[in-house]
Amino acid sequence: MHISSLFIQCVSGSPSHTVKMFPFSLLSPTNWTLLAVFLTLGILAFDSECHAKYGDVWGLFDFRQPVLIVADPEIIKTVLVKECYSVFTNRREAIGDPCLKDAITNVKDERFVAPYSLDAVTSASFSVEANSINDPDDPINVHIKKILNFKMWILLLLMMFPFAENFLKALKIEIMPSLSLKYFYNIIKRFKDEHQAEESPRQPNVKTSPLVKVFFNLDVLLRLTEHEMLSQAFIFIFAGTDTTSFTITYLLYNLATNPDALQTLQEEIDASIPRDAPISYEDVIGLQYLDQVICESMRFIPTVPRIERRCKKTSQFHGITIPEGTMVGIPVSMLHMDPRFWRSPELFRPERFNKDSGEEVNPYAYMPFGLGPRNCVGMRYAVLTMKMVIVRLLQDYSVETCKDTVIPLELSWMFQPKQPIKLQFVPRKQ
Ligand code: HEM
Repeated sequence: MHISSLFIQCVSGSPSHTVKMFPFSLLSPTNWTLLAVFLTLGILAFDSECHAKYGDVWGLFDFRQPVLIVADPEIIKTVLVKECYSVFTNRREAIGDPCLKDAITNVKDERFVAPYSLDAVTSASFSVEANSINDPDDPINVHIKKILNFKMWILLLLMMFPFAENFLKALKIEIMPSLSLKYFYNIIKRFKDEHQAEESPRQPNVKTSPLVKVFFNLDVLLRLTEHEMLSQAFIFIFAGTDTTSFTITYLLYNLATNPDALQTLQEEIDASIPRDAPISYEDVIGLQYLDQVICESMRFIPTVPRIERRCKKTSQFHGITIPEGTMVGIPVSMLHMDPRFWRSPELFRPERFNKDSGEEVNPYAYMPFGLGPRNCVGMRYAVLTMKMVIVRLLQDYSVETCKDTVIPLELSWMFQPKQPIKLQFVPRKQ
C-alpha cells in the first residue's frame, strides 16, 4: 500500500502569501491535540480538522520535511497538471533499497519523462506462472508478502535521519528484504531472456503478445538500461498488488453495507452477461452501473489518501511562495468528503457518477488514481481487473455483512482497516 505523509509536527499557515512553518513545540497544546487526532482518528480526521482551522492551505513538518497541504482545486490543478514538468515533476526522495531508485515511481525529471510513455504498456502484465491463490506457500506469494510487509520503523527512522542509511546498510538492516527483491528481478529477467530467445529467428513460430513485446524492448525504445527496465516491471507488480486488492475489498464492503446498490449491480450484470460464458472486454466496459460503483467506492474510501509532489525550485503560485524542497501534499481522502464538492458526501451513492444525474464531478477534487502526467499508469489495467473480478464473483455470490463485520469501517492512522474486513459470501440461486 502507498504510504502518505507521516506527521510529527503540525504548524499553522496563513491562507495567502508565504506559509509559515512554525517549529514544533512540545508545549503547544494545538500540536498535541492534532497529533492525538492523527494517531487515534487517522489522516482524514486530521486533515479535516486542519482544514476547518486553517482553510485551504496549511503547513506541517513530516519529521524534518516541510510539507504544504493544499485543498484548493485551482492550486491543485497548478501543482498536478499545469506546472508538473516545470516545478512539480517529482515525488519524495526515495528511501530504502537502492535497487528501486530507478523505478518509475522514484525517477526524476527527464528520467521520468521517458518511462512515462510506459502508459501504453500497462496492460502487459507478466505471465509468470504462479499459483498464489491456491497455494499460500507459492514462492511468489511468500516473497511479495515479505516485500509488502516492509519495516515501517526503518522508514520512519530514515525520514528523521536520512544520513542513517549507510549505517543501517553496514548493519545489514533493510526496509525490504533484498533477497525477495532479487527473487523478483531474477524471474522477470528470466522471463525477458526467454522472450528474447523466442524472438530469435531460430524460433519463428512462437507468438508473444505485442504489449509484452513492447515492454521487453524498452531498453531499445526508450534507451533504458536493463536494470531500469527490470525495475519498471517490478514496480508494476509491486504498485499494483496491494492497491488493487485493498480497493476490491473496500468495494465489496461498500456493497455488503449497501444492499440496494448490490442488487442494482447484480441486475445489471445478469441482464448483460450470461453466467457461464467467458467475459469479454466489451462486456465489462458496457456495464455502466459497475463503473459508477467503482468510482463511488474509490471516492468513499480512496486507497491512497494523499498524493505528493516535491517543489524543485522556489516559485510563487496563487499568491503563495513555495520554497524549493517543500513537499506539496493533496489531501485526497478529505477532498472526497468535502461538502463543497459533493452532495451528502457521507452517503454511498453510485448514482452521483451517472452522467445524467446533473451532479458534476470536479476533477480537481476527485483523484483516486492521482492526477496529471504523473498519475497512476496502471489505472486502466486496475479498473479492468477489478471489473472482471467483481462480475465473476457477483454472478455466483451475494456479499453480505455478518456478525464479525465492523460497521462503520475503522481506519488506522496509516489509512488501513484497524480490524480485518470480514464479510460473508452467499451462493446465489441458479
Ligand atoms: C486500484 C488500484 C490502484 C490504485 C488505487 C492506484 C493508485 C495510485 C496513485 C494514487 C498513484 C499516485 C498518482 C499521483 O501521484 O498522481 C499511483 C501511481 C502509480 N501506480 Fe497505481 N494504483 C493502482 C493500481 C496500479 C497498478 C495495477 C499498477 C501497475 C500495473 C500501478 C502502477 C503505478 C505506478 C507505476 C505509479 C507511479 C506513476 C509515476 O510515477 O509516473 N498502479 N497509483
